[in-house]
Amino acid sequence: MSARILDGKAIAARIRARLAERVATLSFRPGLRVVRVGEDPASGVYVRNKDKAATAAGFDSATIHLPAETSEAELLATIARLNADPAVDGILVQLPLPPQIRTEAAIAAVDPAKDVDGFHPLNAGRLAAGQPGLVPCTPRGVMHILAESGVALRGARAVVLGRSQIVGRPMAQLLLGADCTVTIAHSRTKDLAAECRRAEVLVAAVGRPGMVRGDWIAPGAVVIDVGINRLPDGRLVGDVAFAEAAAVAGAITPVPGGVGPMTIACLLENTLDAALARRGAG
Ligand SMILES: NC(=O)C1=CN([C@@H]2O[C@H](COP(=O)(O)OP(=O)(O)OC[C@H]3O[C@@H](n4cnc5c(N)ncnc54)[C@H](OP(=O)(O)O)[C@@H]3O)[C@@H](O)[C@H]2O)C=CC1
Ligand SMILES: Nc1nc(=O)c2c([nH]1)NC[C@@H]1CN(c3ccc(C(=O)N[C@@H](CCC(=O)O)C(=O)O)cc3)C=[N+]21
Repeated sequence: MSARILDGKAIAARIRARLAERVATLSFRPGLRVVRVGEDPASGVYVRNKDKAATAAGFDSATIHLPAETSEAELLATIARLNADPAVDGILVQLPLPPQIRTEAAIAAVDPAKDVDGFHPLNAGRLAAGQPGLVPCTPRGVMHILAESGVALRGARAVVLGRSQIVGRPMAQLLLGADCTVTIAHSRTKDLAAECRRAEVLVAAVGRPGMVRGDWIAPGAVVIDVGINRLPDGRLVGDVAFAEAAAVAGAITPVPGGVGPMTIACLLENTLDAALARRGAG
């Protein structure tokens, strides 16, 4: 194994410590509300980690857990109440939602000023237009890792594997904004391995355990593994075959301990940003 391991867990801890210092100077506690509907098991870990991190950093954090059979109208009413609550700065509606609820309807119901996931079409549009707004946590976290690790982005060939609204697309926008030459690959891409081999920076966000093999990676490339996949034996693995990839790459993020903890740190960052924008430096 030759690649440098990019320690997202350590970077996230530093970001959270800095946030805690800033929050301690405020006359209010930034308020974060996570709305969870039903019992998606993958969401459990994330919601617990987030609550712990938010409280430790001095945020006023709470989870609103609604039953699995909650109707769309009931969820929208809950979101409307949080939109109207002046103590709430950030709202996150945990995905996936049960089938009776349209995800787009829930996302669009969140006040864009409190949309700490950055999923609202207004914030997605701002990002695409190069305007300031709330940026999705996972891609924001990836940009922090790249910056903290001294990865030169200007003019670099970046390949983003995956085009979801929550990871792939905003990731590509941020890399483009940092002057990368960006390729977005997806399930209809003709030759994924060949596209990936051209990447100096490769971001994998497909949700397929170990799909990216060692021979898909250019020697010395920076590999960011966004995938969080639970195997039947309980292990958590990324979208990249780690051992193979680490033998070729110049640097790589592990799973766990890579991008996941950064997502939570950036959720807190977004919540503080939203609070300061709404309330002033208070
Ligand atoms: N670290 C973190 O904090 C987070 C991690 N994740 C993880 O990241 C991964 C991706 O999440 P998300 O973006 O929400 O997933 P989605 O399922 O929404 O999107 C997956 C994307 O990958 C593409 N894809 C799927 N299979 C293939 C394939 N065989 N070949 C090429 N492309 C493929 C899809 O293509 P198409 O569009 O053509 O269907 C799609 O664009 C998951 O493992 C998820 O758990 C997600 C959020 C946060
Ligand atoms: N509205 C919404 N926003 C999200 O950002 C969102 C979501 N819904 N639904 C689910 C996905 C997934 N996700 C994770 C974030 C952090 C870890 C995380 O902390 N992972 C740690 C530890 C995980 C463990 O130990 O099990 C790690 O990778 O090291 C995992 C998963 C956010 N998501």
